[in-house]
Order: sequence, then structure tokens, then C-alpha cells
Amino acid sequence: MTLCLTAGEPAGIGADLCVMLAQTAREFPIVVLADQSLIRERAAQLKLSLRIVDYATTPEVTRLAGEISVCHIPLTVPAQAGVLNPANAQYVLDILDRAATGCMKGEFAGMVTAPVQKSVINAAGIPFTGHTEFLADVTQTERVVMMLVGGGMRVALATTHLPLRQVADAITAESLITTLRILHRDMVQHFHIANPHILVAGLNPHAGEDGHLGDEEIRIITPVLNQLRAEGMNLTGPLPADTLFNPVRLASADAVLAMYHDQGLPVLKYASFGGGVNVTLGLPIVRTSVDHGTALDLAGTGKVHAGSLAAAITLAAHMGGMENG
Ligand SMILES: NC(=O)c1ccc[n+]([C@@H]2O[C@H](COP(=O)([O-])OP(=O)(O)OC[C@H]3O[C@@H](n4cnc5c(N)ncnc54)[C@H](O)[C@@H]3O)[C@@H](O)[C@H]2O)c1
Ligand SMILES: N[C@H](C(=O)O)[C@H](O)COP(=O)(O)O
Repeated sequence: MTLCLTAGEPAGIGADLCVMLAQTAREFPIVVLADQSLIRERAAQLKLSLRIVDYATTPEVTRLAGEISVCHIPLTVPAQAGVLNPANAQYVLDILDRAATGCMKGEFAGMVTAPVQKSVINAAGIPFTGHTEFLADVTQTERVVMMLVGGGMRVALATTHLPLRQVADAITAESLITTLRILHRDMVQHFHIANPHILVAGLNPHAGEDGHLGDEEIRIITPVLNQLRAEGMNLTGPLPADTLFNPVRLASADAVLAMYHDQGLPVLKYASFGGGVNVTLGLPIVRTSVDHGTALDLAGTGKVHAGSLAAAITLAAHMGGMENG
């Protein structure tokens, strides 16, 4: 089996990461999904030698240093490092579609994603909030869970790319129950933790301070945790988010559920930026990603770190059952 790697926003560092990956022999076979000329040109810009093996004509995937298998997906217009162009937004989505289809058909054991620039896809008039939501749509999965792994932590989110103003309304008993069930199940299935201990953050400062600073903890979160504990889940919370992330609490936890994006991710990224992995739980396919964005300022400069990509590939291979190569 093989993995695929989507090259992401063509003006960003995704192409750099693909070129960097090709410089050394790979443990796991991986096919880059991108425009071949983009990868070739970025290699030249980085002054790195690279032989591209066309996946369409040579489906046997190369793992050799200095070469990489590329499944050609054409850019709409030529791309320039660091310069966004909405004309290539559909190209970015074509790559993701190809990857998801390949995973669903069993052609790929999983997909690893380089970063996309959400704003330029939106600027092209295409609604898009993230890979997480896009992949839920294309695989027709009602609910998925974004989780980042890094710095010795696993941090999952009850809501993903939502304006802050909409977050409180999105925290419902139904959504929390489904999210916690997915998180619990995938901890068991993919991370081999028999009875995962999950710390659950409150929504409000000090987890609502007994209802004096918001009542979502009393009305929604606590009843959900009680219901799921009765089913056997090992849950602690709702905990104040500002004191949840301390070493003593984290030492006993297998995962944390934060209520929203910027409650959980800044903590994890402070601990592990550039080495963490974003994984989508609850999908019928395996999907992992780098923990950073498009870094337009660094595209084509040779100053990019590829540690997060390496970690994302290792986790995808593990989740896809490829440990033995
Ligand atoms: N998986 C994804 O597709 C993904 C993840 C996060 C952000 N994004 C998108 O990326 C865009 C830019 O986001 P941002 O500016 O918040 O974050 P960013 O990660 O692109 O950049 C933040 C800072 O980190 C640096 N940086 C990022 N990756 C690096 C690497 N591999 N090596 C060295 N330095 C690196 C950048 O130069 C910049 O200074 C946004 O559109 C955002 O939505 C996409
Ligand atoms: N919040 C995500 C992160 O920090 O990695 C990022 O926006 C990417 O999200 P998607 O994987 O849904 O594109």
C-alpha cells in the first residue's frame, strides 16, 4: 500500500516540502499529488536535484533519494512562490478530491496534506473552511473531529473553523456526545489505548464559575459527561481551560477535548509547532496533516522545516496499517 501527499496551495511551502521529502529515501511509499512542473520548478528554485517519476505511467512508487512519484494534476495558471492567485483555487480542490477518491477506492492507505490557504479559495468564490470540513463533505460523514498531536499532548476540538460568535451555539448535547464518542473510539482503535482518559474543557472562563460566568457547563457539558460516564467512558471535566493544561493533569490524560479552535491549539502549538500533526478522526479514510500553514513568506527560500510533515507521514502510515513498509 502507499500513501498520498497533497501538495496544497501552490504559492505556499507545500511544493518545498514535497521537494525536501524527495531528498532522502522514504520508509513508506508516498505519491505526491501536484502539478509536476510546479514541483520541478520549486526544486530548481531551491537548487535541489530531483527526478520526477510519473505515477500515471509508472505506478510502482519510488522511495529512492533524489526522486519522487508524482500524480500530475494540472495547475490552472502557473504559480509563483509567495504570490496567491485565486485562479488556482480549483486546482487545490482537484488535488484533495483525487486524494480522497483514491483513499476511498483503496488505491491509497491514507492521505497526508500540505497546507492550503483557505482565504484564496474563498476569494475564488468557493465556500471552504478547511480540509476537515471538506473531507467530511466528500466522504459524506456527518461529524468528524479535528485533533492535533504534539508536545506530548493530543488535543481534540468540539468545534473547528467557526467564528467565535457562533461557538457557544454550536456546543450542543448532541454535538458533544458524538464528538466524544468519535474521540473515545479512535483513541482505542488507532492509538491502542484501552480506556482513554479524556479531559474536557469548559467553554467559559473558570468553566463558568458555578454558573456565574456562563451556564453551558451546567446546562450542557456536565449532563453529557455524566451520560457518557454511565456508558463507561473515563471523562474528567468540565475543567477550566486555563488550568487544565498543567503537567500534573496532563500526565494522567490520553487526550483533551477543547471547546474551540483557539482554546486548545495555541497551547499545543506552543509546545510543538513544526513537529505536530493534525489528524481528522471519524472519517472513513485516514487523513493527517502538517501543523502549520502555507508560510508564504518562506516559499522557495529553503528555510522551511519539514519535521511536521515527517510526523504526519509516520502517523498516517501507522493509522493506515503500513508499519512494515
Ligand atoms: N493544514 C492546513 O492546511 C493549514 C494549517 C494551518 C494554517 N493554514 C492556513 O495557512 C495560512 C497561513 O496561516 P498562518 O500565517 O496563521 O500560519 P503559518 O503556519 O503559515 O505561518 C506562521 C509562521 O510560522 C512560520 N512557518 C510556518 N510553517 C513553517 C515551516 N514548516 N518551517 C518554518 N517556518 C514555518 C511562517 O513563516 C510564519 O512566520 C492560512 O490561510 C491558514 O488557514 C492551513
Ligand atoms: N486548525 C488547523 C491546524 O491548526 O492545523 C488548520 O486550520 C488546518 O485545518 P484543516 O486541516 O481542516 O485544513
